[in-house]
Amino acid sequence: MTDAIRFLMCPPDHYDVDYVINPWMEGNIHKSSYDRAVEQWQKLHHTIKDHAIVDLVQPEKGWPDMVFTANAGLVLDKTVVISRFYHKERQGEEPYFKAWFESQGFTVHELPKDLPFEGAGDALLDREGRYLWAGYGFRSELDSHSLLAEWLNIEVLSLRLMDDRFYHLDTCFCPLTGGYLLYYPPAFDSYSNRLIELRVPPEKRIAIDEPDAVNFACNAVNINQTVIMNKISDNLKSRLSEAGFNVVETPLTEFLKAGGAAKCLTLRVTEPIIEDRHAATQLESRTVCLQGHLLDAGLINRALDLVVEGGGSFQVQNFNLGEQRQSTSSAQIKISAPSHEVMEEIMSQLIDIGAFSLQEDVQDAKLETVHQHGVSPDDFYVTTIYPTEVRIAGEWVRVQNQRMDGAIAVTEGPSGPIARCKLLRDLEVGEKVVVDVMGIRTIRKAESREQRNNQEFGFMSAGVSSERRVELIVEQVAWEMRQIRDRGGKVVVTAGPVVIHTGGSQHLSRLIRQGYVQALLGGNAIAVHDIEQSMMGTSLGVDMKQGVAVKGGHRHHLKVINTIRRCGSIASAVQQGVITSGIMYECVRNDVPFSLAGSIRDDGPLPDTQMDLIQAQQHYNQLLQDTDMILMLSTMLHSIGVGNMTPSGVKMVCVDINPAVVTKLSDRGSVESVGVVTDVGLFLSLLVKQLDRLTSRYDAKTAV
Ligand SMILES: NC(=O)c1ccc[n+]([C@@H]2O[C@H](COP(=O)([O-])OP(=O)(O)OC[C@H]3O[C@@H](n4cnc5c(N)ncnc54)[C@H](O)[C@@H]3O)[C@@H](O)[C@H]2O)c1
Ligand SMILES: NC(=[NH2+])NCCC[C@H](N)C(=O)O
Repeated sequence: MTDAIRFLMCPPDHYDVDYVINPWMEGNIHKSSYDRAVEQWQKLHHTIKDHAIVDLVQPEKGWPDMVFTANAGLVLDKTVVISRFYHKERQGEEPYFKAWFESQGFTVHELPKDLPFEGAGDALLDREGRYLWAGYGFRSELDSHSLLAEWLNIEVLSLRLMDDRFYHLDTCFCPLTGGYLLYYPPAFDSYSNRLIELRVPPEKRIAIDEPDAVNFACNAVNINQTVIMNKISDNLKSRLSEAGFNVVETPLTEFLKAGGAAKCLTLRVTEPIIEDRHAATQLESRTVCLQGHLLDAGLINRALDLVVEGGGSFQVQNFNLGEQRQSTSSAQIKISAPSHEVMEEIMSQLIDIGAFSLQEDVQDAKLETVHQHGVSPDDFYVTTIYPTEVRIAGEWVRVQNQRMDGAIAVTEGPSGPIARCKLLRDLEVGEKVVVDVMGIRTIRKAESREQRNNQEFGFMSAGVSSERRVELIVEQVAWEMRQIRDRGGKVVVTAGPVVIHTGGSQHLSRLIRQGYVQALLGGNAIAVHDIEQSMMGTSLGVDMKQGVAVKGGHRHHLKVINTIRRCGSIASAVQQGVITSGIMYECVRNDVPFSLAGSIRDDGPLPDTQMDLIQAQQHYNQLLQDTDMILMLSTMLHSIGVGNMTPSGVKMVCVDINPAVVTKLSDRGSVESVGVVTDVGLFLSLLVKQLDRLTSRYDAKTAV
């Protein structure tokens, strides 16, 4: 027996499963046997007594989980940080544990009331005493980690728990003598797994599988070379014995019903300190503000979800609720993250939804110089579709050429700094690029409940049938297109070959002829199949009038390509009378510019298809300038390309038969995009009909 080692346990006099605060307790209320629990607890008690001294804390009636003394607090030398339980069901245990520690002469630290931390259940010392592993995600709050570092003067490594079955760190993580670690990797997020791998060398990591994990193999008591646990597989037992450990199994099935086992039932109260340790944590905190229709537009939920999903935690410090329907709300939120890397990731997403720093915290944007053409310094801020400003020398500067997936380059102009969105490939040596997330803000329009409800989202929740929904959207799109045409605005269409196969060619041709389309973007295929239909009456070899495949029709499109190549271009084929109808014909005849971007699967290609993709992107970008609306018609490839180049504020209508594609295209987090899941041919025919109806009504009205 090692006299120096002491454990605290609590007899199970009042133990039972009385409530549900973890998934193991579900379905187990009052299902544990008192006699068996006592017998199992005593066996564990004896086993531990063979290796150490066991102190007992008096069990208290009404606090059935008090047996789990691991949650009493966190001990280092003669200092203890008393637990602040997350669930009210366990909060009543706190004073009893506090009294016990005081009676034993410990220096007691108490966390603020609203900062949960569940003791040694969520904080485990590396057995060499070098640092403290601390869990968060379910019970303990990340912000408690900085206080642990300060009070215990130790480096704290924060680990995020992801699986609610392993809600306490000690259910899936067990540091062992000699620097070994027994753990269940899927219980952690990838950042935490990386941190574990950085600190624990591969030969010391004993990763376990799910069957052992759910038997609480990680919830083990380690005393020197002995490891005491509920149950273990033969395979894991031999791995542990290869590492020099002797495993003692002692069944604790009655306690598993409450979500605990050997380690949970004990608290080591002699944790020696090493001298050359120091307080450290990589934890970072920032305070951000949000303004707008925070509740109506669901912005506050989105912000808080982003923080939690990104691996951080939050504290809403202030919330001013706008009381009238039209008034906006504001919130001040403290964000914490386990490292700078995670904080940057969270902050960049919060900036995207319009969060900004407190006035007094605002700093200038961090700039770094480009040293290689077309290569940004690492850590550059990736732009979004939203209007963005960067703070340079104390002034907010609006970023020009706003688009998604660029970097912000800053140069000195004659009347001050100029900030521009640039693609990586266009960055020039010597230019400065905005890195990190400081001094950046996006300007978001406050989206009210009404605005959101006017969009497709509103139709969906209103329980409208899908056909009626398509009609409603078509009415709205038609109304907008007519207004844009009347005021000399700009509508750009991206279209895939399905437009032709579904009989939409005649409708799109008509829209072009009637002045509703100001530019057409697509690939080789839309032009090839349109011209095939015009010249041979087929689309991909299918007769468009009869709907049947024409013999040898599969070669039609190649013959068409050959003919246009002979003419030199689509425009000269129109001029020579080779093409006499169709979408491309209407573009040429009505001076509507088009851009065809090449792809790996293109046949030919047509002479007009731009196979240099950088040139193609530039041409697309040029045609998209000053656009009011983009109609995206059944081409995922070209529509996504266009979406990336387009700043917010441009109305987008995405039509595709596949709901996943529509969601991907229209999910820009802005009210301006509308998704329509339907056949593109049908959509175009409805659109043309609606425009006719609108125009005749309009003409009739103005005629009166
Ligand atoms: N012969 C050729 O040269 C040739 C032929 C085909 C494609 N391509 C090229 O390949 C690239 C990708 O082609 P893409 O844009 O057609 O493919 P894509 O996969 O990007 O998009 C096709 C989209 O149409 C949707 N769709 C299918 N049927 C529909 C319907 N009835 N109504 C509405 N939506 C429907 C699909 O869900 C899909 O999202 C393009 O650059 C194209 O030019 C070339
Ligand atoms: N250190 C532990 N994992 N303790 C287990 C605690 C079990 C208890 N029922 C709870 O949910 O809080």
